[in-house]
Amino acid sequence: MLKLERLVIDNGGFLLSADLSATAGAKYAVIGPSGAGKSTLIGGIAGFHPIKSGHILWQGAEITDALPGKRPVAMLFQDGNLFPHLSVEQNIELGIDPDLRLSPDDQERVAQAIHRVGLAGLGTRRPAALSGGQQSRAALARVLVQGRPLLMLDEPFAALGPALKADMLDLVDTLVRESGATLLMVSHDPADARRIADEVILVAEGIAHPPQPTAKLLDDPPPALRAYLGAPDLP
Ligand SMILES: Nc1ncnc2c1ncn2[C@@H]1O[C@H](COP(=O)(O)OP(=O)(O)OP(=O)(O)O)[C@@H](O)[C@H]1O
Repeated sequence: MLKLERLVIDNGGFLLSADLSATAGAKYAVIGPSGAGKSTLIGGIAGFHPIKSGHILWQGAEITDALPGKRPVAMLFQDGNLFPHLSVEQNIELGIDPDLRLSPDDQERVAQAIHRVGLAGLGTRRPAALSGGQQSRAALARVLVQGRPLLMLDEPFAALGPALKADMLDLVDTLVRESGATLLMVSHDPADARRIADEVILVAEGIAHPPQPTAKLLDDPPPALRAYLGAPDLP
C-alpha cells in the first residue's frame, strides 16, 4: 500500500496536501483542473520535490526522504524522454543501467520488453525513425524493464490520436495487470480514467483527495470536478 500521511509537497512555493492511501496492484487516475497540483503530487511521490511535512510510506516502509532512484517508482512523462542519439534498444537498456553495462539476463529482459510492447525488429532504430505511437511504446518498455512496483504516468499519451491512445491505455492495462504494479496516471481526459482506472484521485486547489470509484465520481461529480468536466451545474 502507498500511504501519504498528512503530506505537504513544496513545488517552488506551491503547496500540495495529500492524506490518502492507494492499494497495491490497483489503478488510479489522477484528474483535476489545470494547475491544481496533479504533476506536483506524482513528482513529490517520485522524489522530485521537497516534502514540507508528513510522510510517504510504501508497504509500511518510510520513503519520504529517499533519493528518487531508491524509491519503488518508475515514471513516464508525456514526451517519453527518449535519447535521440541512442537506439531504441539502448534507450530501454538505460532503464536498467545508466552505463549500459548489461548482463545476458538483463539483455534478455530488454528483448522481452521490446517484444511485449510490439516493437520486435525495431530495436536498432533511433527514436526519430519511429512513429509517435512507436516512440510511446519504447518509452513504456523502458519503464517496464525497471520492474518497479509503482508506475506513475504523467499524461503519457496526450500527444497521440484517440485510437492510438486507446491502444496504449489497453497495453498499459495489460502490462500492469501482468506485473501486479500499482498505477497512478495523470490525465486530462475522463475517458482515460473510465478506460483504465479502478479509482480516481481528484486534485483540486492544492489538495489531493482520497480515491473514489471511477464511475461513481465521474457520474456524479463534486463541484470542483463538475466545472472542470464541463458538466451542467446542479439546480
Ligand atoms: N517550479 C515551479 N515553481 C513554482 N511554482 C510551480 C512550479 N511548477 C509548478 N508550479 C505551480 O504549481 C501549481 C501546480 O502545478 P502542477 O504542474 O502540479 O499542476 P497540474 O495539475 O499538473 O497542471 P496541468 O494540468 O496544467 O499540467 C501551478 O500553480 C504551477 O504554476
